[in-house]
Amino acid sequence: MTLKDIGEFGFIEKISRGCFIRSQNILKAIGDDAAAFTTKADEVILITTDMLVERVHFLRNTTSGFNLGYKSLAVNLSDIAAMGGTAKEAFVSIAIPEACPLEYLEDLYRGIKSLAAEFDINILGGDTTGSKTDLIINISVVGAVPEKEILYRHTAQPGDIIFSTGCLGDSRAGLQLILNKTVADSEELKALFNAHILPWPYLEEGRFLAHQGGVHAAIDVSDGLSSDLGHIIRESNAGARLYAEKIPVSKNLQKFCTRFDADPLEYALGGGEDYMLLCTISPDKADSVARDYLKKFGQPIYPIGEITDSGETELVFPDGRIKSVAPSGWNHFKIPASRLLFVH
Ligand SMILES: Nc1ncnc2c1ncn2[C@@H]1O[C@H](COP(=O)(O)OP(=O)(O)O)[C@@H](O)[C@H]1O
Ligand SMILES: Cc1ncc(C[n+]2csc(CCOP(=O)(O)OP(=O)(O)O)c2C)c(N)n1
Ligand SMILES: [Mg+2]
Repeated sequence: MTLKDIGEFGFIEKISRGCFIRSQNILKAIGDDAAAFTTKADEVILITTDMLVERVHFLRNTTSGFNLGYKSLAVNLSDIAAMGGTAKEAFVSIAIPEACPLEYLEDLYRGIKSLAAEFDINILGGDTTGSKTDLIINISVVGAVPEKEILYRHTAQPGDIIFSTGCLGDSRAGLQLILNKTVADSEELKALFNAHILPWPYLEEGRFLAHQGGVHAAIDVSDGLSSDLGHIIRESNAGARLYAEKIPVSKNLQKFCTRFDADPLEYALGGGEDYMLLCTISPDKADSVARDYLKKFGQPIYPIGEITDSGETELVFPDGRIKSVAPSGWNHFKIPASRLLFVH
């Protein structure tokens, strides 16, 4: 069976199965001119949207439909996580090239639905169109957060300790493997590949952090540490000091960098698509929040520096040298030539 056989409406009917998994608060799911749901009085509604475009965000022949669907939802959930929220409803819009097999699309929806089920999220609607060449997926997610606990980018304060929920730079190394067509022939290369293909949305972690007193600001790392921390300091009229040796880099990335003669710090600062959360915590609460986080999730949050009032990001090296760090992460319209080159 192909898309031609079932047409637009047959496709929608097919992928609708399994989209509606939680009936609470929902008046209308897929099947009308708009979805309808009620909201709770004591919650603020969050809405976010992100688009994945073939050849810009992924290469179709290097990712399964399932993994692409998973990632398309994960990157949106990451934005809800960065606001401290709970994700509730998702909307999936897709532009499909004629030659894209129906099986690939069904697999893509399996990926979306599988991650949605993990977080009890309904798919309440979307849009389906044809595309002349590339596959494009746009997902929007509706979430909610108690008003007093919402985490913004603009509320970091000088003296706050900056934390990351995990290692940075792995995703960039995974992308490098894909672009170079390097076979992931070892456990560490497989882990880097997976970090790029299947990023984990830190939703429960973001909700937990937002609920703790003293967590002032947060953002997720989609473009790269230097760029995303740059958003926090610009929006907060502040600065930042990072300690090079404290930036968490996985053993896998270290081995990769030894093998391919690359600098892990560059990957961590400019890589992007890590989807770790960066948060800033007041110094008097930092230790207790970090301790409680470790107790709850069995994983540490990593202190990587502090917020200053300098208006820039400085990087301090173990020998005391200090370097000013410009945003070096992903920018859709400013891609440095080095980004287009392969490691080897
Ligand atoms: N084309 C657009 N029209 C309106 N708002 C946009 C557009 N693109 C991005 N934005 C908004 O700009 C802000 C920054 O976007 P972005 O850098 O994509 O954030 P994120 O990394 O969280 O996805 C967000 O508030 C987003 O909704
Ligand atoms: C084929 C391919 N080339 C390059 C990249 C790298 N890349 C594409 S977009 C991006 C940044 C994140 O995407 P964006 O659309 O900026 O997400 P947002 O910041 O809006 O969440 C990166 C690192 C990739 N994932 N795949
Ligand atoms: Mg975005």
